[in-house]
Amino acid sequence: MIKLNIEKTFGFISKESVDAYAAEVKAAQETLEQGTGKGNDFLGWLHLPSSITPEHLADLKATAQVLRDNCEVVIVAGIGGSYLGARAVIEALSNSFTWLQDKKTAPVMIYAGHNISEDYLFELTEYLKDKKFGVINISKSGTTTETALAFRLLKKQCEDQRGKETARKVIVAITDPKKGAARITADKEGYKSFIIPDNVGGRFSVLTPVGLLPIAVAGFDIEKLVAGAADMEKACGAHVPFTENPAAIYAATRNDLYKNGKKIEILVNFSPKLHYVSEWWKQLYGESEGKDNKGIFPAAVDFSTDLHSMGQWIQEGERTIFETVISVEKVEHKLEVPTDEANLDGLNFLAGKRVDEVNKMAELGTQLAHVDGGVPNIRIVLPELTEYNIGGLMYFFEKACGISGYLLGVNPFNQPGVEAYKKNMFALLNKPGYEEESKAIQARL
Ligand SMILES: O=P(O)(O)OC[C@H]1O[C@H](O)[C@H](O)[C@@H](O)[C@@H]1O
Repeated sequence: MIKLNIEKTFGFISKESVDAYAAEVKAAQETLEQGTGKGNDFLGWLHLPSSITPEHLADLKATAQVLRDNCEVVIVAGIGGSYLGARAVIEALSNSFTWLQDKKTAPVMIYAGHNISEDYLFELTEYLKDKKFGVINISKSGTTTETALAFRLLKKQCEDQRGKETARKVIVAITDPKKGAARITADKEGYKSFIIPDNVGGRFSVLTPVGLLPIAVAGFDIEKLVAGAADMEKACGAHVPFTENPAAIYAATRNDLYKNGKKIEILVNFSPKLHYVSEWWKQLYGESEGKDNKGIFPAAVDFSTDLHSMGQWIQEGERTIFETVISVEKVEHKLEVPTDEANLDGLNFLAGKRVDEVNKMAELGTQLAHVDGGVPNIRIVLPELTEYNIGGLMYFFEKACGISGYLLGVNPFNQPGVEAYKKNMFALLNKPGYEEESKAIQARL
């Protein structure tokens, strides 16, 4: 289970000012529970972990096994909430060099449909030429351009390379139960498909098949992931008192910091495996809170890497930031710094120490320096990178996000602003139905 520590925010805000949010947080929790707030048709994530059945997990695992048995490579085609959760979990739990290993225990996982780069797609199709590959096509709406475009290419290549029969077996769709191009194709082609519940928005969908299927294909234990989330669902429940409820405290703390001029939250890790957890978190908080001209800007850094690029700004730049550090207590492997007789690099003072001890001192030193430099610090401690802990962490962030959005006074469950670029892109590409917009946009160029 994660531990949350907000002590290093005191001095910028106070324990009293955070505790003063208790009543407001309680009201937000009740609004979520009773479904009486803004965006209440998107609350399916709230009790998702505790409602996932063993039958559903078995179905997912059986489908994952088909892909594992028949594919060297599996492409997860999706964008935003339709790929970030899966990627976050898979990369957090995978060996850093998994795709380079000769003896593979799972298909190589590759992501597509999250950009429109011709080079990326060309290079991907090149790489796949001699591979037995399968595709998980994920789109809630079923009509997202980036994903549909990549899937069109991948479907054709898969059918051409592996034949229609095999393609039917190794292409899986995760989409709306009724509407959208992905649903129509899946039904017509007879693909195995899973449903994204109507009431679960993309960025809250990691514990639906959207996340669970790719995670199972990659060889990770989705039961433990869900168990971790379910325990966190309890730990962050509406009945849990404010001072014992991590989601409540995190939501209150970040809102208090925001009220006190801290407009940017930087999610920090000291393990590159967590890079995509940050990417997932950025979408979760960015799309949920960035509206009505309000919202903390969610940013992320990987330390100690970015201490050598962004460290200066964080230490001495504009004092409008705070940091939330995800700290992993125990690493998986053991590696000691070797002794070197010549000691030309002067590192013999570290000889015999674990590399993680050096990393931990970098972490502690950074926390102290940044707090001294005027950067409030929230710390989230994960005992280890395991399915159980990652499941808990993700539910914790989701629950806190729902509460936090209501504290801010926005609808945390919509994303109307995302449509603006799409409308312009379709107008510029002369998409049928966009004739008026095309004319208007051409006149602006
Ligand atoms: O799953 P899809 O319908 O393809 O949507 C994928 C993503 O793109 C949209 O534009 C939204 O901004 C995201 O919230 C969503 O996760």
